[in-house]
Amino acid sequence: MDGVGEREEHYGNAVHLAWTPAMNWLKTHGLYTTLRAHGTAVGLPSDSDIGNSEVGHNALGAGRTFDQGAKLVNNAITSGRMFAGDTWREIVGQVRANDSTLHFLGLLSDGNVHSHEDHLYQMLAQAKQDGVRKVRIHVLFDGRDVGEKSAEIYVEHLEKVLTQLRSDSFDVQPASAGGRMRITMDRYEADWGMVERGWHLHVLGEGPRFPSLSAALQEFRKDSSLTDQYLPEFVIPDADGHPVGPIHDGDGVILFNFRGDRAMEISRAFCESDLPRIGRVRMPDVYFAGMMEYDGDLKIPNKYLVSPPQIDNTLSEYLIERKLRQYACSETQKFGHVTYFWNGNRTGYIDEAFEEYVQIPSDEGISFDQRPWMKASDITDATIQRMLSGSFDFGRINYANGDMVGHTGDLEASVIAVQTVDWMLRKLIHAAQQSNTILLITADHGNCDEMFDGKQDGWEQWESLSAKLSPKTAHTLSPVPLYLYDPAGHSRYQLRQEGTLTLANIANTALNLLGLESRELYQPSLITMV
Ligand SMILES: O=C(O)[C@@H](CO)OP(=O)(O)O
Ligand SMILES: [Mn+2]
Ligand SMILES: [Mn+2]
Repeated sequence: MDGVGEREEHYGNAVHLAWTPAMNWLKTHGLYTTLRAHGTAVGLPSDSDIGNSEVGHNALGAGRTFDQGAKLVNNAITSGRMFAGDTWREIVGQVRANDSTLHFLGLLSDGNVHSHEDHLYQMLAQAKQDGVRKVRIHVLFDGRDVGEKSAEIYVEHLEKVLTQLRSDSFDVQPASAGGRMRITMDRYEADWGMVERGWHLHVLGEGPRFPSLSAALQEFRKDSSLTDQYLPEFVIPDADGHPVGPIHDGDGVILFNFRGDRAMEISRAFCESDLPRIGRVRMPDVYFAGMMEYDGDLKIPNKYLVSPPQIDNTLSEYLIERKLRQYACSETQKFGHVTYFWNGNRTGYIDEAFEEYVQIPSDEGISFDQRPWMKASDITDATIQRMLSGSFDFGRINYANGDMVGHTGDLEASVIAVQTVDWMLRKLIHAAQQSNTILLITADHGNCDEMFDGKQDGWEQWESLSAKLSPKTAHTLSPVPLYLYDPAGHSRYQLRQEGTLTLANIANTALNLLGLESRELYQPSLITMV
């Protein structure tokens, strides 16, 4: 149940406002607890960091937590390792030798899910110190991991840093920008058009013009329905009307997002000469580096600044060693979550002889508040068919609704999203009873459990007040529910109550439920046999 957190408070909580007979039934007819899904418990730098799909699914699939991108990049920068490394020195060396431009492209916020603005600022200062003369910045507005209309805050931070750094020998300026759900940050090949739009903007310098980031924001704010994730794309021209930062042969390009899912396609656009999915017009010969290696198997991209967490000994690999058959299913928007993230950020099958991955195509070109049911029914149908035929020993599926609809900030649609998921649970429970399948139901992090930013009076009348309430589009700090339902009864085991329970405790639980011993390597199982 992607993005379905467990939050006690009723305020703006779509999970409470929804009618959820299946979840209620599970609380009394199954075993129930809550798990931590944010902050240090899942490998993020601090407990003020919201959980996210990457860290959540990594923990589920690996049975333990790893220092994640956000933390690894922080460490690499503060220790000086990043700037002493080959990639940084090569890219800076190439830009200096060619007297060319160093470009930074990425999500400008402190959301710490895909990126952090501080990483950019530290790299800018270092580039200047290392003798780079010209830098251009290609900005993606966030509004999804941070306040939905908070771009001004980050633009102000950026402008302040640039003013401090700018000098006769250091020419640094923003060059292009747009909302993260409009350009560049598509994932799982759901909409290559986003990447193509981003390419035309960042690389070719083609698009609508605005004199500055703040001028554009000022104009966009006149339309109160526009939120940062969907802000239109634009380029910044010089005094003669030419774009200030198209990307040319010999330039350096650093994609400063550390998370892989939404970084993969644009990385491929810079690195793969043959990529029919988008029209690039021209492909400059640049030194391209990612903040991280986004896919270790496919080697995307070739050059990166920080090594990703080495997630090994995953649950999937272990089950395959034991010749157990696996099934993974979601719709496009979350397909990589149950495959790529689940398997330690590796794309593709581990051993196809033992695995079946099913991807249901997501709706395209709409905002999910318009279709809050998304593809849940198709996921359920595909899964139930396999439960009844007994085609797998261990399966994992992801319902995108609570998260993707939660991100739109629409409470009413989010209630429908939760009710949709609940209706699916009801069907799965019936199928479990028919097929003697054990269900473990949880979420990777919260989202739709908190739909308003800050407490606002009179919220109970949210239907009539919605214009006044400011929506919260980001994930939450809530724990997530864990329902364990075994149609054969629960008298053989109990839920462990002691210690901090996190998503990482699930892998061993699954092993135990499959009749296997716990693995020493993983966090303890949630159940003890009685
Ligand atoms: O949409 C995304 O990229 C993130 C939020 O930034 O959500 P999730 O972690 O649930 O995929
Ligand atoms: Mn998620
Ligand atoms: Mn999300």
